[in-house]
Amino acid sequence: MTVVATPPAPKLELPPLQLGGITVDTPVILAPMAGITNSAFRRLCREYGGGLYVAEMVTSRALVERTPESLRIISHDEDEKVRSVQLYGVDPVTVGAAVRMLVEEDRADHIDLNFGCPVPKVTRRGGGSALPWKIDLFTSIVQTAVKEASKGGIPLTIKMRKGIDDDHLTYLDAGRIARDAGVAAVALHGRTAAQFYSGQADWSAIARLREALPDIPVLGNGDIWSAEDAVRMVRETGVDGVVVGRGCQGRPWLFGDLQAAFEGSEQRHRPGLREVAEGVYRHAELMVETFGNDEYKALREIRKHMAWYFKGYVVGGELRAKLATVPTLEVLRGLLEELDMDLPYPGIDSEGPRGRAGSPKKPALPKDWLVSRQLNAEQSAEISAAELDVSGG
Ligand SMILES: Cc1cc2nc3c(=O)[nH]c(=O)nc-3n(C[C@H](O)[C@H](O)[C@H](O)COP(=O)(O)O)c2cc1C
Repeated sequence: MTVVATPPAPKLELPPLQLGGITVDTPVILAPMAGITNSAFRRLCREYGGGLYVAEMVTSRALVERTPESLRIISHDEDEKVRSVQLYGVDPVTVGAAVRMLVEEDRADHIDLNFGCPVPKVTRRGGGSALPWKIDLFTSIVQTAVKEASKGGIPLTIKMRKGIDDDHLTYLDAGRIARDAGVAAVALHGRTAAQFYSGQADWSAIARLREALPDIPVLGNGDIWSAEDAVRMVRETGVDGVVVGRGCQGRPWLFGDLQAAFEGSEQRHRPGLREVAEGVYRHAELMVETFGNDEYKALREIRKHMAWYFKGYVVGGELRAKLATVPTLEVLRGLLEELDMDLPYPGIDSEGPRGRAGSPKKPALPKDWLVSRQLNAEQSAEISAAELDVSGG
């Protein structure tokens, strides 16, 4: 991998992140991303740099029911020192049962709860980023989860958005409630549900949360595309660590840059096309392992990564289209060999925003959701259906 030095920057004095008994030396977290942060991708990321690597979210109901997919999601490689799992749930009893299962069966070392999902099929039923609006329900889920996790000495964290929209912000209340319930840290994505992935993450909200919760670690999330962005977020908001999502899609080496930047080094990865091609092939091979040698499924899953890996590189339209529909490892190898392997790092064209974007939309919510911060009887009945068949966001 080509590594170059950028102009010197002052060293960032950020201590290791302490989550209960877990010390994360480089206070960087791979954001949970459904369909992305499986064991193959986590391996690639951690080979480059230190941090905490969170699995894809799993619904607590699917986990309690032990569906094969939920058990795949929570499986970790043997050398993953901290097995980090993210749960999505809307019902304290089911979330509690899922945490209990993880603890009693020794399946996780860190558990995060997802209160940030903006996907309409989730918020329409009161889940994800719609949930912290209902104070009693939110409190009860977090308290139950912390209680169950603490029986195994497992740190529990939450990840949330700013709120439903600019008129219905929840992050300060939710942060305090979670702190009082005993969470090990809170992470804030600086967008509302209404923003989805549009516009810019509001780092000033992250700074406000940091100030409001001086007694626990606060983690900042949103629009970190480079190591320099991460350093800037720490400086501007005072957070104890950063959570990086889309910025590492197609760039697992970003974790190397992040570690270097946090240690005050100017080394950055600037891969030429050969190194990217080798990385893509390795990712595909690891995906085959992750999906139990189901090559068809693994290759179908790797296709979405192609545009991210080759962003900014000269590949050619026809080859790009073939890579995006690649059916087997053998075909992949042949397609990669067609690349001009001597092409160098293309610079800024390969950096910056990638992945989900979109435009703001009015969030889909259950009937009369915003009328009160307490659940009514109809909403209570509806919310228990909200856990079914959910993935990602
Ligand atoms: C493809 C994709 C899947 C996601 N899945 C999850 C998830 O399972 N759990 C979660 O809490 N957030 C999920 N998110 C949100 C990210 O964790 C993160 O909060 C968001 O992308 C903002 O950070 P970023 O600007 O660094 O990407 C997902 C985001 C993307 C793009």
